[in-house]
Amino acid sequence: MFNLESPLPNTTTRHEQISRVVVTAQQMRDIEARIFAGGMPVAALMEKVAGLIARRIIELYPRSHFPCIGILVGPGHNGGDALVVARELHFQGYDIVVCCPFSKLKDLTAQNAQYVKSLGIPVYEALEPLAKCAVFVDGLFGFGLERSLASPVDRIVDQLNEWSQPVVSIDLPSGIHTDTGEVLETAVQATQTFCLGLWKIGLLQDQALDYVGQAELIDFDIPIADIQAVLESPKIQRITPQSAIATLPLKRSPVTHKYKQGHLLLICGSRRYTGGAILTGLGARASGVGMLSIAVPESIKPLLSAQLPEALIVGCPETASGAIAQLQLPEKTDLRSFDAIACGPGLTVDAKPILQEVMNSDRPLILDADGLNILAQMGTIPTLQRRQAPTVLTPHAGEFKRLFPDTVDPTSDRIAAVRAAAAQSGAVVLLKGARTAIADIDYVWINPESTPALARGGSGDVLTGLLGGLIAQATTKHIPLLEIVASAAWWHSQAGILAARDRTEMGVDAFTLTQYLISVMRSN
Ligand SMILES: NC(=O)C1=CN([C@@H]2O[C@H](COP(=O)(O)OP(=O)(O)OC[C@H]3O[C@@H](n4cnc5c(N)ncnc54)[C@H](O)[C@@H]3O)[C@@H](O)[C@H]2O)[C@@H](O)CC1
Ligand SMILES: Nc1ncnc2c1ncn2[C@@H]1O[C@H](COP(=O)(O)OP(=O)(O)O)[C@@H](O)[C@H]1O
Ligand SMILES: [K+]
Repeated sequence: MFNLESPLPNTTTRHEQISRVVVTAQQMRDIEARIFAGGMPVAALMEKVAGLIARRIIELYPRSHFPCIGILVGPGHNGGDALVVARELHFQGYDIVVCCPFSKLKDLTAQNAQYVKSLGIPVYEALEPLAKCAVFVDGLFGFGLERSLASPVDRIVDQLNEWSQPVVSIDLPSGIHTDTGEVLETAVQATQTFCLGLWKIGLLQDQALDYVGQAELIDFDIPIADIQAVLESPKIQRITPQSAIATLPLKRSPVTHKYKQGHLLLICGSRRYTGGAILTGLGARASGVGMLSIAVPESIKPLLSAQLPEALIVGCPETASGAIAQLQLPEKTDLRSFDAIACGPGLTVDAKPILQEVMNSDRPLILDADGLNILAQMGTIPTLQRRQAPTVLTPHAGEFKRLFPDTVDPTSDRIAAVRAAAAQSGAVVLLKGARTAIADIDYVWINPESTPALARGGSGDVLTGLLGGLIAQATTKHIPLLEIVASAAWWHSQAGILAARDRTEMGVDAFTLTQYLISVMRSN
């Protein structure tokens, strides 16, 4: 579809193409303007969109169990959509009650409001008369919201959030900023959000997720040409199973040998943090990497050997505090012997000289945890500028702020933050979170599906190992770095989802997570 400099095959189905696209409010406005300029009547599109929404509501909330539906109507076309939904559900036999706390409506919305009233559907300015409804539809604001909700709408939204009935938001939960996902003072806490036409970027920002509920895309057949005309080459994309699987699993030639399948060096662990090294090793194991070497302080070598019999465990001299003091690789081996190096989990900041050494190597380097903390101490940007080879940084928001104190705050706009960090540093930056975002200097990928089961000590270590193993293999197969990092993030979160399905969200400790990684590949 798009003219991406990417190894991904041209995606085939419309569904797959559409589900990768992510837009800002302005881009959506421009795309809609093209459709209307092409001759599509606005009212016809509203009918079509609302018909699709009504159909999904009937599937999810059958009249037998949900006889009465409350519809919240705003002044713009989001409200117009809601009124058409109200009318269609009325004709399907539901009891409909409308709340519209606005006196001035856009023309098409006003016209639909008039018709709804003429059908005898009650329309109130207050929310209280809707208290007995079994489900609500939130059509207050869509991507046209420009400022925080003022009285009385803010109070109506707060009241609605106190009630326990399910809420379906049309396009976005009203009160959420379309681009940053910020809650503008107050917002509807939806059970479902039906995003219309194309994914709005705000729905993929962590700060919106408590409000979005289950998100699904309602495809109303936006012509691909109109999307292409506005986005040209898309800078921001959603990771889909197809995009991830285009690079995974990494195919092997029948006549390959272990050194052709990538040799990863992990540098991790300390006497204080042994488990992190083991988890990183187990993550790397699942990647299928041909050779795995793990450098750890001498004193914890037996522990690693017991857990990872296939790995070459390199015991290194250690500081008094039990951190690696210096890398002591086996004879005839130096850092050029490896296809990739992953460094950081459990190191402690006492291992600073090690980081200096790996920064000077010409191998692709993945830094996580204390690797990032030491990099921040060394000065992120100037240190990375001296590097000859690619670097992948995998911070969570706290580490990100230490690394990039002068960029966009990741708590206000994660996607803008990760883009800025990649642009400044030249590194591939993977910002961890509920919706992990991965950027290089040109593109951003967002992982749209995960589970809070992963919010648990050690799950990031598993990702570092997995990522390291994949990058070591990708290097030998010439797969671009950004794609493989995005695929690793997808794989990791899918393992969490599978594990949580089997064992509940409480049952996914980091070791268990490593045991589910292979199941993801088997089931895709
Ligand atoms: N009618 C159609 O053909 C289509 C409609 N769609 C729907 O239309 C929506 C976008 O419509 P609009 O552009 O009318 O936007 P909204 O329905 O979000 O409403 C914006 C209107 O409210 C005003 N406003 C913004 N913030 C406000 C605030 N805090 N307090 C009070 N007023 C405020 C604006 O000045 C504008 O008039 C989409 O989200 C979607 O629901 C499209 O998705 C699909 C096509
Ligand atoms: N609420 C959440 N939903 C989904 N994934 C999450 C959530 N919280 C954390 N994660 C994921 O869990 C991992 C945590 O990594 P990290 O913060 O480095 O922890 P640790 O260093 O203890 O391993 C990351 O991959 C992150 O994306
Ligand atoms: K809405």
